[in-house]
Amino acid sequence: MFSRVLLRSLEKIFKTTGCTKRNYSPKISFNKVTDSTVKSLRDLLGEKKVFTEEAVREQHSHDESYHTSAMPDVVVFPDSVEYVSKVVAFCNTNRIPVVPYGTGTGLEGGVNAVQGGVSINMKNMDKVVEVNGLDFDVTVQPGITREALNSYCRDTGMWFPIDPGADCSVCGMCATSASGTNAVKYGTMRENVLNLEVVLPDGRIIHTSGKGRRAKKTSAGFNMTNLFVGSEGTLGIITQATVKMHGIPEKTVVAYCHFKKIEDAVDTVIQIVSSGIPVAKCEFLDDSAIKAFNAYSDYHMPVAHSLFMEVHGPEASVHHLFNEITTLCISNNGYGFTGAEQAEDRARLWKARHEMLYAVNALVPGSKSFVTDVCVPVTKLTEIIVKTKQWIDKANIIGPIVGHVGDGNFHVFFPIKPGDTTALNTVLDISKQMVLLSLALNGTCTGEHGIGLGKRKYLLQEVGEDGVSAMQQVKQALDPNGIMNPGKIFY
Ligand SMILES: Cc1cc2c(cc1C)N(C[C@H](O)[C@H](O)[C@H](O)COP(=O)(O)OP(=O)(O)OC[C@H]1O[C@@H](n3cnc4c(N)ncnc43)[C@H](O)[C@@H]1O)c1[nH]c(=O)[nH]c(=O)c1N2
Ligand SMILES: O=C(O)C(=O)Cc1ccccc1
Ligand SMILES: [Mn+2]
Repeated sequence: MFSRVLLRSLEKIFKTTGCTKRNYSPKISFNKVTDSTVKSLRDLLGEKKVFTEEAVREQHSHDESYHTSAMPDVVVFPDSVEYVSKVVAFCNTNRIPVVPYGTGTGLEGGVNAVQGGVSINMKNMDKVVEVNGLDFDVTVQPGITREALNSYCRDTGMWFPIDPGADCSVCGMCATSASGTNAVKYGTMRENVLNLEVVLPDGRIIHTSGKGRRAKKTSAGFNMTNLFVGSEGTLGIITQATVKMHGIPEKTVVAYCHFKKIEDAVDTVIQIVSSGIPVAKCEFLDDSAIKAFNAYSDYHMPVAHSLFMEVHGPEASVHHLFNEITTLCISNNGYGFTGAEQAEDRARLWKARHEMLYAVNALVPGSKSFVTDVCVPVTKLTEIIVKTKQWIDKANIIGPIVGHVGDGNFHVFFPIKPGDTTALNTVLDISKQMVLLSLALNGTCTGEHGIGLGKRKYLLQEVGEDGVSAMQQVKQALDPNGIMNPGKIFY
């Protein structure tokens, strides 16, 4: 029970901020970016780092998703944390929105500047700061991409396994809590970030675990690192990350296999995961996804529901695991079991898998894919994938299903032509049913793409009213003027 005093002070807070308990977000009005704002930014950063040209603003108005573009008023390219801090503090004082920009590969409209303002592109901060080979960690600037990091580290015998399909910035991946195909074995960004340098909305520069710290574990206070992982640019700008690295596996083998019945394929996954076979990747493509996959690549796979798996480890254990997986697939009526050991064969297969977004878009020329991204406890996968397939078939639309099924995570790619509102409404309806079923099965509305613009409507159902208001109180405490990426995560 609230005491009278507490209730009165809460009422006072709500009154002064314009919030209610239901909606903790105050109604914020921002100032317009004027010629004088641009001049001040140029004074802070220098002429060559501040752009107002329409072509540059357009390029920063959207990501890879179907969400409507929204241009920032100005784009800046800082090359040091001090510059980021100056720009953010300036925007805070002048009530101007700030939108962090990594490589613009997001899938939920995270970089779209829905309230205008200043887009901060991190690409000029792309150095490796420190490599600790014996400790398996590296510290990087925000704009380095995951492929550039892996090229840099190749000779050290270490690699960074988190692999969302795109070659995105490492700190963009922190901001969205990205994962991808290797998460079954190596975890997501949440499990692989040790420390972050963050510029807070008032310009302060903090290190979430303390400056220079890179211990593998800590019990020192709140987990501020994981507050910023997945914060989607709404709490501050990540200007440096210390991440865990992993040893390049001695041996890697890929296996794939086909199934007539979708249930058999997904049941196999549940059995693989629940019997503790340490797969590194465990990907599902339904028959419709395989059609798109064949059409966009030089593969000619049987058009059937398929599992693609990869195991890593010492030679002997990899072959043992491979045999265990074969036995499980065959016992569930899998056929056409094929293995690939050569690095080029494996790379070709995973490249084709990572390009599924473009393969599906190519099925409907001029389309962009609407994204679904639910994730359920792995034992609930068969139920939700079978239902989803039924909804897609009943609606008679194109909707290939692809999943990081080892984690209980899957996507439907719905290619939609701009302006096709009938298709969009059908897809919105299926997406809603998928989310509601996922939540009913104790899952989430987004396993890896984030809330951004598209999933805001589901956050309340997922974490509850008090859960959302607690998140908004954190936002209010760190960003009282609401300048950081407004309109994302919360309405
Ligand atoms: C073809 C393809 C395939 C996939 C994916 C994308 C594409 C195009 N993704 C999504 C991918 O994970 C996502 O695009 C990146 O994590 C975003 O990185 P960017 O650098 O492009 O950030 P981008 O510039 O798109 O920004 C994304 C969000 O992070 C914020 N942000 C960026 N940099 C920041 C910083 N330094 N500080 C604070 N906030 C910052 C932005 O404001 C925005 O809200 C994905 N993901 C996944 O998890 N699994 C997958 O399988 C795939 N697959
Ligand atoms: O391919 C994946 O695994 C992705 O996460 C990318 C994606 C893009 C668009 C729709 C669904 C998934
Ligand atoms: Mn994915």
